[in-house]
Amino acid sequence: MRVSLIQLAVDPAEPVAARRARAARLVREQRGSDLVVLPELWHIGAFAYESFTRDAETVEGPTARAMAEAARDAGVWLHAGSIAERPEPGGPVFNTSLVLSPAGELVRTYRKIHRFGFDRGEAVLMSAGTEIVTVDLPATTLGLATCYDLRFPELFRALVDEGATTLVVPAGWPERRREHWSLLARARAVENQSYVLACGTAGTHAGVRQAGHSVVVDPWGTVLAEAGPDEEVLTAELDPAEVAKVREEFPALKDRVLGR
Ligand SMILES: O=C(O)CCC(=O)C(=O)O
Repeated sequence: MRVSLIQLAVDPAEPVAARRARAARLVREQRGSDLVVLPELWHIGAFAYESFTRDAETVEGPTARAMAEAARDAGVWLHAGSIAERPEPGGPVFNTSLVLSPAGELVRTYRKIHRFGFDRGEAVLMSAGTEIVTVDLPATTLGLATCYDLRFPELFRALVDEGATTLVVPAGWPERRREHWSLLARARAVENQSYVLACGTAGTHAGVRQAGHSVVVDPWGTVLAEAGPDEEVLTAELDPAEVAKVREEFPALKDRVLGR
């Protein structure tokens, strides 16, 4: 199973429509991949707080439509990263991930549960999701999480309990905490004996330099592929059978005592 993570650069000088078109073009170029992943809030930038309400869209809006067409043209499953989603005019805004089928259908959405910013930014401007979301693909089951969610292992354990074998984490993670990003992505893979696809952004927006360093980790915790700091498409081959193999050979998940 081939996966492609598009570590898109978010540059405030590039208009949203231009970045949307560029992202769609990059998705189309991934024909031959089974699953393509984009980062968190790439249309506006995860720290562009003034855009959260101004540029929010519905899940039938221009970003979702462009991604649906790109997924269909490329014939790939597409985790289109997340968008600022406002379902009703004047209503709450969510940080919502979109998963599209190779036919271009919106199969599932996931609203980020843990909002980042403490008393600023997303934490006050957006509303929290409440639903644990998995998506069955032909070869694996995706467990969905977004950026700051990576710090909350109980979410990932709940996803595994729902059958997830590949944990997908779009992000807009800052360079300042890059070590946390790399460490936590591997930790989530090891403790959940699952693949982790962690796709961040590149560039600097709203004065926040992004970490890049998207990473694909296998269920043993081995890094299969890691990006540098700049825009790049990271490709890796996964063997979905590897998850069952690791869980059988080293059955730590079966030894859980708490929280079952
Ligand atoms: O947890 C962190 O250090 C970064 C989280 C973040 O940037 C986000 O969730 O948007």
